Amino acid sequence: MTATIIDGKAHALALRTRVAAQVATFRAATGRAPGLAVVLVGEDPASAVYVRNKGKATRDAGMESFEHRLPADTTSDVLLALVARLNADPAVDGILVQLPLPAHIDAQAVLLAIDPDKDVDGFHPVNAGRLAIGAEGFVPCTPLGCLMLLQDVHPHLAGLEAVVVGRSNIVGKPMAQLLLQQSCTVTIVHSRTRDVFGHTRQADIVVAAVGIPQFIRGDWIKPGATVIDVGINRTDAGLVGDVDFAAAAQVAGAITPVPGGVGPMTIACLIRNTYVSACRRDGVEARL
Ligand SMILES: Nc1nc2c(c(=O)[nH]1)N[C@@H](CN(C=O)c1ccc(C(=O)N[C@@H](CCC(=O)O)C(=O)O)cc1)CN2
Repeated sequence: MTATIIDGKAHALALRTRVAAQVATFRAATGRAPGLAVVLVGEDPASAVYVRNKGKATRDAGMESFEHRLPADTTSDVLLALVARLNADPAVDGILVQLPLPAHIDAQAVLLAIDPDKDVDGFHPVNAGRLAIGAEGFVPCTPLGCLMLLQDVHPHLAGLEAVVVGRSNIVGKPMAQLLLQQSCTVTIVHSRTRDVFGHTRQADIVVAAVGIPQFIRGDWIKPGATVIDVGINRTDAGLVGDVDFAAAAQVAGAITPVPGGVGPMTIACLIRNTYVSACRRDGVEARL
């Protein structure tokens, strides 16, 4: 079998185009543009690129981008004061603090300081709780993007066996919650799981978010399964995912590439969440 390659770039472009059309309607109805504030602390080169791309995607969608670049030695107090100002600013519908933060800053305290109703990253514990109980909130962008890609392959996810490899708060756990909401049978495997292969080999869907280059081998995949690779690992051989793509593509039914798979969906979902936030704050129905 040779897998269908899931084109994340094309899906992301389609989502961003839909959001841009709805933003135009929102602006006409309310007389204002949705606003996204992005905060970058330090000079991590990859983070700088992501923040630049987020600003461009925000403007391309007809929204206002507020970019705050702070030096690497910024104190927690200064960062928390900025978050408080953004929480109070009516022009700001979404707030995002780019991760990772420098080691001297307590990232958890910063995420906790963001108003949950402006937390378009969906990282605040209130939004994690809302997701867990199926209440309206914000879903983290990467797992939301994975779900959208999966729904395109499987319009009916109910009853499918899904294995999420990795248990991070920003991908693995919310991904498992989303799949559970879709009535998948969900297993999370992680670094202490005894027989990762035994689980992935049974799965209709494998979502790899473990942060280890090419960790998932081709023979760990059930023939015909759908494989979503969240990994972005910079190696001597270039950018690779958490899945051995060449081998897995011979076995899977559908698979995301790296780059060009899940990554572009992360920014498209951020734009979507910001539009949804603006609609909620203005009491307008979000249409997507
Ligand atoms: N506050 C946040 N911080 C971080 C998040 C996040 O969602 N919120 N996610 C990642 C980084 N990230 C967005 O911030 C992100 C990562 C990758 C991509 C992407 O499009 N990747 C490309 C490859 C690009 C490259 O060469 O590096 C791809 O996969 O095709 C977009 C956004 C951590 N921090």
